[in-house]
Amino acid sequence: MSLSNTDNPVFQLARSANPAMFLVGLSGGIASGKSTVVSILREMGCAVIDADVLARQVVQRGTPAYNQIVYHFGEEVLLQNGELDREKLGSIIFSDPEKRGLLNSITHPPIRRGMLRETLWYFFLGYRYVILDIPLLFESRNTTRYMKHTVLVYCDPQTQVERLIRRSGLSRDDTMKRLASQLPLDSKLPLADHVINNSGDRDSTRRQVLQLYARLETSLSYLPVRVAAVTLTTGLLALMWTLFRRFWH
Ligand SMILES: Nc1ncnc2c1ncn2[C@@H]1O[C@H](COP(=O)(O)OP(=O)(O)OP(=O)(O)O)[C@@H](O)[C@H]1O
Repeated sequence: MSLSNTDNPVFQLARSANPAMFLVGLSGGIASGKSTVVSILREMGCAVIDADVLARQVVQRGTPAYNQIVYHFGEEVLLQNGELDREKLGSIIFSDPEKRGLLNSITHPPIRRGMLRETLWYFFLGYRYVILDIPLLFESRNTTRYMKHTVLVYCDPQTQVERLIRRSGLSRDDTMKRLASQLPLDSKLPLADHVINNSGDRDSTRRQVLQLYARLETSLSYLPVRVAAVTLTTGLLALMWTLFRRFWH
């Protein structure tokens, strides 16, 4: 699900919170190894926000987005237990761009609000950067422009097919169809400013993730604004103190 249309005020607000910390967008393709990379980053103590998890949360039974989906798509998109049948909804919007647009217009605003809420929370906790795991990050230029760094979790097409078949149990034909519905990973390579090549073994990926981690930890992108904020605050306090002394005596 693409998180486009980021001219939305929620993302603007995220941008204004952004300078004192920075955002790192992470993406890849189906079965390219995003979860594998994210779990190493989490192990290192990084703050990661998973857009897929938010996308599931915002359509939970009883939420405003859930109610709107049932209103527009009818009860046939519900499972027996009343939860959304995500597979059915997925197959409806796969072949119908208008309905896809409608679903996106229902789900994207609460997902963006969730991202902003979690980003601000991490900011409040003192994190200097937050990693946003967004499946279709590179498909939406609007989103990448809010990211200080973008990371592509890449693996070569053959490895991707083999891993997807092994994980899903789908036939080779179905696997190729699923992959054909996405932008090829190779076309995303020039769009990322950091690539983790997950075509090899897990140790090789781990080494690359640790390099990325070191780069993020030493990034000083947040410093100018932190310094400006401290200078401004100190200046204001000094001014208040001067005024206080002048009027008090
Ligand atoms: N370096 C590796 N060597 C061997 N297997 C791997 C490696 N990296 C990932 N895998 C396996 O490939 C599959 C896909 O990996 P992973 O779940 O990390 O990808 P993903 O990009 O998060 O997938 P998706 O977004 O489609 O759920 C998993 O079964 C995982 O165990």
